[in-house]
Amino acid sequence: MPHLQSRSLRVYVDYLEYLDQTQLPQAEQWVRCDSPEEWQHAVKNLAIRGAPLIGLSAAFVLAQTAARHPQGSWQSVSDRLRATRPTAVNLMYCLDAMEACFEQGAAALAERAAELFAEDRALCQRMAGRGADLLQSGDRVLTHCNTGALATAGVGTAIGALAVAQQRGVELHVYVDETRPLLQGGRLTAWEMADLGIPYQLIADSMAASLMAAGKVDKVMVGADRICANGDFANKVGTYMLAVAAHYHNVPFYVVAPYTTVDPACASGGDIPIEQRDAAEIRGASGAFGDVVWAPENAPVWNPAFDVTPAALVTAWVLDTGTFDAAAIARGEHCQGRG
Ligand SMILES: CSC[C@H]1O[C@H](OP(=O)(O)O)[C@H](O)[C@@H]1O
Repeated sequence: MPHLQSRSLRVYVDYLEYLDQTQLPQAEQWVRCDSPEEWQHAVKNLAIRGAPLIGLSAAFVLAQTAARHPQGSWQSVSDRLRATRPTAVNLMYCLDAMEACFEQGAAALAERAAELFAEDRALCQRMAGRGADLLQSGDRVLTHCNTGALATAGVGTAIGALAVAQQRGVELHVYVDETRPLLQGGRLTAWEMADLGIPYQLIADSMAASLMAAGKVDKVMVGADRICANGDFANKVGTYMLAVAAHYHNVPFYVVAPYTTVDPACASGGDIPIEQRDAAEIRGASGAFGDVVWAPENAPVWNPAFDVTPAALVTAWVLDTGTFDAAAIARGEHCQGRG
């Protein structure tokens, strides 16, 4: 029996099991992870994905590796984990927290990883409750990528807010962006919406602006991978396009994230490292989804995994620590608690 479990992670004393998110929704396949190398492979391929989950799983892998190699270089292991995906700052938050315990030994690392896991579960509940406070029956909410229980230790971030609203009896209709190229929305969010019993419709990313133009979207609610000191934030590519369309159509645009996604050291969006990914994901032969190739074999590709939305396009930032408007962001109130 795992001593800790979330929707996509099972934590045992000296190894992990993760729900391989590249196999969803067709198959629920749990995979054992015994080493930093196996974790890196899973994270690079988005078998393990979602800003909070990436950080939390890294913490457990570091703790378990330290216990196996008490004389090893724990710092070099942490450095390798840290370099795996550069944009989501939760990874850095968790590894910073773990490195601060190195001098206390491997047992303290295991305890710290468990604390981070429990913290995220509690943060999800708080931020989801704040997000649900912004929703009312009849709302048609558009969301992008996947920000549910699969991506966190708890109910999720933006989708967590939808789930809590549903629990409160708030009747929603959700438009789910399929989220090209890796289809986290079409594969994972659609699967979670069905699991939660929330009415939804799956759309191509290119359809979102027309839905807003037709007056069919009341709110946009998305997650984040890194929120800057000035409120700019990085999220799955396609988020910026949504924010521009929402601004043009006067649709409230909310970003929902834990305080562990805030990076006070990142002054503004231009400072966020944006992960560039393999061209095959755009051409079609992404590997994870079969070998359907629709582009010319050597078609030149640009494939940033994230884009940056300026603070000016955000209605409110919904964190576990509070719901912040632009004025509060300008005062840096969202950075409180993020040392
Ligand atoms: C609560 S997950 C936050 C964030 O992470 C996702 O990226 P990826 O699927 O590449 O891990 C997406 O940007 C979500 O909004």
